[in-house]
Amino acid sequence: MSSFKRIGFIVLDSVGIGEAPDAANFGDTGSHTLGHILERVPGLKLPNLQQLGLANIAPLPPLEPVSAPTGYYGKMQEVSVGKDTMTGHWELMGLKIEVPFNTYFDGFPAELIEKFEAATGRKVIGNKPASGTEILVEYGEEQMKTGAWIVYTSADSVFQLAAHEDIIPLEELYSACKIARELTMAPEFSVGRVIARPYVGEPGNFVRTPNRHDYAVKPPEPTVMNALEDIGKDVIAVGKINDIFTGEGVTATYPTKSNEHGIQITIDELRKPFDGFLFTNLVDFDSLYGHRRDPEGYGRALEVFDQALPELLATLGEDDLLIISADHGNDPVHAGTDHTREYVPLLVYSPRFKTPGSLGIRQTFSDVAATIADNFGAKAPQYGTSFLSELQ
Ligand SMILES: O=P(O)(O)O[C@H]1O[C@H](CO)[C@@H](O)[C@H]1O
Ligand SMILES: [Mn+2]
Ligand SMILES: [Mn+2]
Repeated sequence: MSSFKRIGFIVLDSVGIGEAPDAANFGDTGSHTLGHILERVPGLKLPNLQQLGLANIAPLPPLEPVSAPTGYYGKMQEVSVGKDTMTGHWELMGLKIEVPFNTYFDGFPAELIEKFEAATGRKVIGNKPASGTEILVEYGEEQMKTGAWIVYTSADSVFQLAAHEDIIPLEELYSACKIARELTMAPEFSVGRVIARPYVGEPGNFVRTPNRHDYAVKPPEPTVMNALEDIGKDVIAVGKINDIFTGEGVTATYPTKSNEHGIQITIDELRKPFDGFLFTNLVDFDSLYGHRRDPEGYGRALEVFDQALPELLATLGEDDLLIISADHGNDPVHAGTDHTREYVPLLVYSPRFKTPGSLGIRQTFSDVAATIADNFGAKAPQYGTSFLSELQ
């Protein structure tokens, strides 16, 4: 198929479609984010995703496959060692991460915490793996009394810093995150992301605010986004994308406050002319519902996205291609509160398609990057197989 002028790519953060072949290595046997949500939330309706071919990818009862999907459909396996957001997105853009970041199931070492306390002038409380809402129940009141930092982590490689906005000003929180970022860049600590987690409210009633900010490390090598920038294409980032790639290869960025906001910006940007690649991450699926183990909320968020799809697809012309996928799973009925090692769905749509069908099981998320590079004549990533020639 001749190339497209624009490619839009939407990552539904954590919307996995069943255990990966190596799920057991990650403690994720039996995980199935989409399947379990559909099972747990009776009457959930996703007619537009279904029409694109969502239920043709894998059995998703009670959703039925459709006989003539309007999109190409398939699923992709992750080859990188990790099931976090950065690893997933980096692989989608053509990298293979073989040395995982460190994780801290017993909290961060005293040496690191002492350095952080000395550099910021505040003590640390918490310092263990936890859910971000539960850690506030446990330590929020103490923070309000003492002004200490709440530090917590998870099964991801994350140094998360929670601070009550009335106790520690946002600017101070952000400065402390930059200090933590510097300290955890050292190879002996090797933390993937530092995250500012501000919140407000009273004991028993704490709520996190949208002033979250992520401090990632730079991708270890150039991605297809750098390759696109090198040949003068637009690379428009929506939501967390700019943070995940530390701005590498991004030519414009639009941070978002919610899925609805991200969907709206994506629609607005697709309505304007641009030449290149639009890359959106919708994080609420993961942060508000997956980690909170809330299948109902997750299901409703999927319905909101599904309902927006017709308007989204209507922005596309004959020279546009839209890809929808995910970065890992986060099965809301699986044990614990962390991500799950799953296949991710692959849905590909253009008004140009005549008889779309299956793209099969893709061996790496990097097939997305390879397809994008192939389409724009940009430097191909080291990993990944383009499916451009399979589209007709
Ligand atoms: O439980 P909350 O604070 O939402 O944190 C979750 O969000 C982090 C980053 O996506 C994950 O590592 C997990 O810890
Ligand atoms: Mn993610
Ligand atoms: Mn997450």
